[in-house]
Amino acid sequence: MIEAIGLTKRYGAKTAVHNLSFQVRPGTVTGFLGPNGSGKSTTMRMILGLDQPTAGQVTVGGHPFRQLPNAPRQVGALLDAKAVHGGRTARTHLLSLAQLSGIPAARVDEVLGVVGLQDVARRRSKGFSLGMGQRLGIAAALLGDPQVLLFDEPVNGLDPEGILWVRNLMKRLASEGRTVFVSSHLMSEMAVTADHLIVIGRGQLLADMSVTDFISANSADFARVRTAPIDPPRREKLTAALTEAGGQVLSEPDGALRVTGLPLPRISDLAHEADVRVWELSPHQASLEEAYMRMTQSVVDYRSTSDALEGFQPPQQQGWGQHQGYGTPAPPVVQEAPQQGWYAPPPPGQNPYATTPPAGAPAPAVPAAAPAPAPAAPPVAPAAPMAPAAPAVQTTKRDSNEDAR
Ligand SMILES: Nc1ncnc2c1ncn2[C@@H]1O[C@H](COP(=O)(O)OP(=O)(O)OP(=O)(O)O)[C@@H](O)[C@H]1O
Repeated sequence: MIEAIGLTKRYGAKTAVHNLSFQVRPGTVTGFLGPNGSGKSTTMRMILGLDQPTAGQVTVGGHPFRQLPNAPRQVGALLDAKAVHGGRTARTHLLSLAQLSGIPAARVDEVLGVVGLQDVARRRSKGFSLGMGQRLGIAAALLGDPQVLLFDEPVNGLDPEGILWVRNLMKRLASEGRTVFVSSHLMSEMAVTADHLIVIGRGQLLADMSVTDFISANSADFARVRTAPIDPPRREKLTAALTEAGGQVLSEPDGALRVTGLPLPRISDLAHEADVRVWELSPHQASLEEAYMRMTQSVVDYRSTSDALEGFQPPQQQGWGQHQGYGTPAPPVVQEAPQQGWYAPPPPGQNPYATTPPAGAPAPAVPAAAPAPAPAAPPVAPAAPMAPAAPAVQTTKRDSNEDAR
């Protein structure tokens, strides 16, 4: 088990990690998520004794890393796949690591086979592709057959087959009772690899919970309802009925309704009672990406200046006639749902991780950034304020050994 208590790291005026406390337990894959620069690598370096905490402590199996007897046999890590002497062959690189830790040479050939590099074992690593380098780094982490494994973005540069392989490897290692702590920016991959998540933003803990709990705590499932296109007035009638029953209704770009706050059978009953023909009634389950974006949108440090989402601007509202696609102009009935790439924050008071609660003030009925609904429209719940998606900017990753030198 890895345990951090009040872990803090400052570099001069910069606080990279602040008062972080968490446990990474054996038998599960724990994902370590956070925007660029949020302190994931710094935390991993402190776990591995490469960085000294400014305050607090982190232990592996109850001991600080540097006090672990024969640490390479107990902890394996991939921090930076490029931290390899390029003039050495894959096998020589692993052999030198093995010799330093008293690991038999036979294990080197074993791990080369595990990561699929057996055929290039005698090639110099400087000629390796990004993916081959990652595999070599993973081989090094597995060398001591350790109980605790740390992987910093292990799927970086891997092809789909390689990504699938890493996923299965992580799961297998966890199923063997090992502690597996893995950082990644690939939410879709984390969703199917990790059981538990630790999420940080600007060096502070945002969440420590199962993937399932994280998604339900930070997203709102909704139902998509599409009415018969020949009947816009009926759509308005249904909107009014849904709203009256306590649902929140937004308009999707294709004219469908996005309904939250009502179960599907209730929506179906209300449509039936309102005598509205429904062509689609489908559940939408939020993804990990959506939940993650909602939680971390306010702690993203690096955002492109050419990003249309910069400055938390809401998407342009477009008229009903442009979107419904049925050729029948009609007045706007409901506000539009956020379009793809936009993630509205959870309703006020429902995000347990919000750093700035509204200080007792009730949330405004209509967010300042959102246009007021048309006066003629039936009462609808206000659309949540829009927020930008993650930055497309890729920041350069620092040498993981920078602080050790
Ligand atoms: N040696 C250092 N000197 C000064 N600042 C540092 C040092 N190491 C890290 N930082 C800063 O600490 C913050 C956290 O960096 P870190 O690399 O841990 O983030 P990260 O979450 O791993 O980011 P990424 O997802 O981009 O890899 C960043 O602002 C970084 O610039």
